[in-house]
Amino acid sequence: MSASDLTIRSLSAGYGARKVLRDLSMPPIPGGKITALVGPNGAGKTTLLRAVAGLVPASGDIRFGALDMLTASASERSRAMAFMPQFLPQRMALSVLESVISALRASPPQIERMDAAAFRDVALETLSGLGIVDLALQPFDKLSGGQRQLASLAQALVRKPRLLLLDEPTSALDLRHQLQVMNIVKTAARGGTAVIAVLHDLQAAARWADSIVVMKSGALYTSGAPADAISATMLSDVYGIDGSVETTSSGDIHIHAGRLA
Ligand SMILES: Nc1ncnc2c1ncn2[C@@H]1O[C@H](COP(=O)(O)OP(=O)(O)OP(=O)(O)O)[C@@H](O)[C@H]1O
Repeated sequence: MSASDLTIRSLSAGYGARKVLRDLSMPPIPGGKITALVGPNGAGKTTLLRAVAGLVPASGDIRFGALDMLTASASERSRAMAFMPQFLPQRMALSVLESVISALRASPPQIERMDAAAFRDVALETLSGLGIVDLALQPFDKLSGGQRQLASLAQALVRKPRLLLLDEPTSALDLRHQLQVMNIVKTAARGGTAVIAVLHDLQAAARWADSIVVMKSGALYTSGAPADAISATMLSDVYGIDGSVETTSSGDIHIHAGRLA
């Protein structure tokens, strides 16, 4: 196991008496790769990310490298990871730039030597990479849904986390921004970050992810390389869809969701 692998074993998590994940174990999620987390609505994908981020009560074992995520302090966790939630705050009095700077200020010790100008430069560079530097001075709560998603992603990326948890990061984005964001996420992964992204679009998951974890009813259904994890049987068992999956000679995967099974 490497220092940037996430391992999850015998994980149980939920909300009060409602247990969503029961004794869930999965193969290690490696640094340097994108792992897509897929499955139907209510399967427990967000709950899994929230358990890793320490946002729901959980038991079992979650380790990121040597760090025990279930007993780590909030500051130890935030030094290692960033979490972009599915539902973004409706009210935030800050501008986009201020919100990104404040995310950066909550970052690891290397920021101690940075002055205000350096914070601003790093934040602007991140906004520029996402193509939203023109939104820097806009109030966060006046943004469109997609702009808000991009600004929230900037808050996560600016911290250069070693573990990046993304809950439906492209659900509100136009095609161009989807490509831009997934390219940036891929660059972060290739730099060594372990990325877990909840994606509903299986075609996008097949295109961008190195491996896919399929969840059903709070449990692991299967996991593996896209060509192994996405199959007609999986579409039927997990989504109740009669479909087919074709892998071309160049290795591209085409998913045809035919009709309700
Ligand atoms: N705050 C909460 N309190 C109680 N139950 C919750 C809460 N949040 C989620 N749940 C329940 O936990 C289960 C799993 O929800 P979760 O959000 O993890 O699923 P998901 O796979 O991310 O779904 P989606 O694809 O619809 O976002 C659902 O049955 C949901 O009703």
